[in-house]
Amino acid sequence: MHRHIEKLHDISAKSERLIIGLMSGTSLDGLDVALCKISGDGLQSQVELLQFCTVEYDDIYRSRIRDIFSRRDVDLQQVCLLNPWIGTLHGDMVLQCLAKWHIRPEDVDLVASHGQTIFHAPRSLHGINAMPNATLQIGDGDHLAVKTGIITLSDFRQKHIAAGGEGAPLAVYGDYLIFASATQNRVMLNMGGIANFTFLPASLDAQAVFSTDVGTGNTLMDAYVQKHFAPQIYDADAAIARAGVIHPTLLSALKDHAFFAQGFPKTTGPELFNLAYLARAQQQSNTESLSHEDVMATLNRFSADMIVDALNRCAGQLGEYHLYGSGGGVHNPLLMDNIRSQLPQVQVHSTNELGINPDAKEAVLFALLANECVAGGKAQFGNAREGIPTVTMGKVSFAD
Ligand SMILES: Nc1ncnc2c1ncn2[C@@H]1O[C@H](COP(=O)(O)OP(=O)(O)OP(=O)(O)O)[C@@H](O)[C@H]1O
Ligand SMILES: CC(=O)N[C@H]1[C@@H]2OC[C@@H](O2)[C@@H](O)[C@@H]1O[C@H](C)C(=O)O
Repeated sequence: MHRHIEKLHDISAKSERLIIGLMSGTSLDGLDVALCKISGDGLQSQVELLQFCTVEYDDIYRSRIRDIFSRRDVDLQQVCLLNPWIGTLHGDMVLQCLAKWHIRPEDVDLVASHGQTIFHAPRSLHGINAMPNATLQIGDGDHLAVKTGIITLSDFRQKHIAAGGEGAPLAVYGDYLIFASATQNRVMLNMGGIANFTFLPASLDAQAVFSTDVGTGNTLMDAYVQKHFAPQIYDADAAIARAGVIHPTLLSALKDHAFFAQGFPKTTGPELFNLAYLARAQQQSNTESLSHEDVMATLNRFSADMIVDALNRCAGQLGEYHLYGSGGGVHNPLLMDNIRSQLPQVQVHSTNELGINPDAKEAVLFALLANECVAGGKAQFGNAREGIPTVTMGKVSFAD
């Protein structure tokens, strides 16, 4: 047997594994690095988040990614160069965190790397019937593995597409494994650049688990702040939005898009929710001269309304539920108020109350996918029709 396969076999047989989950989301704020101790697999998985850190990206990273991010007219050489560059950089960032935590790379079993999404193109977005759903994450796993010396699993989304999904949301798998409760219907709402949620019925019935993207979380607000309030990159504590008032006509124009009429589940990205989307809505509603603060107040409400609308439209199948928030949006007090005030019947919590830092949740979920890939494979998830095929995700890269 090849020694690498032997090592993988040994990791698989361990009673607990140290797995680093990495998430670099659509906000381009930084690389989330979550060191997890995971035992068991499937619904018996137990996760302890031992350490968490967001390694902030510098302006060079941001501008290199922005040059190609969710854009159709890119320099292909730049894409080619960034693929290994990001892989190696993420590897460096992992090493940096491990040094800070006084943990040796050889003591870590696996790295689970999401990579950097540079384009997300479900068929509903690209509109070419003869072509499949597609998504592209770069930051190649081989480079991470060689840099860190740790076996790396990466590129999780392709298998999901190959099995009939849109490549997202993948959060549903880990959400089901660690947050499903026999005593409470739960909705896990993540508000990163894009907002999505997973419904976990107290029946624990995998067929009834449901997950979907709902629209913009922070991405439109972030883009607007970066354009008009640089060097700020987001509306810290909603200070800008709080200084403005919601403009109802602009709000209606923002909501007037075929994406929101589409059924669930669905996925989206900044390919749709970008400044051109806002410009169209401002033109339609004759609100181009609105103050920046009023635009921000309206965008904040837009995110909240579409989250609430999606939850309410799915409410028939949800019944009574508790909502657990995660992602950077939980730190935006106005966004949270705008959601809470429209869901008076729902108890709103943070995933902190379930033992997982809300900023770390997505990175932890990728560590769980890696755990399933190496040591699981028995859990049955929902059905492929709902975008939750039972498949093993992740590609293995050895360190040498
Ligand atoms: N104190 C704060 N006040 C307001 N907003 C905040 C605050 N802290 C974080 N955010 C928001 O959270 C965003 C980062 O969220 P997160 O890291 O969850 O996104 P992501 O993982 O990149 O996105 P996605 O999940 O869509 O891929 C920031 O860009 C900002 O908009
Ligand atoms: C293609 C892609 O990277 N999508 C992300 C993005 O960020 C949030 C939302 O859009 C979600 O669909 C997904 O990430 C999470 C981790 C997911 O797959 O569940």
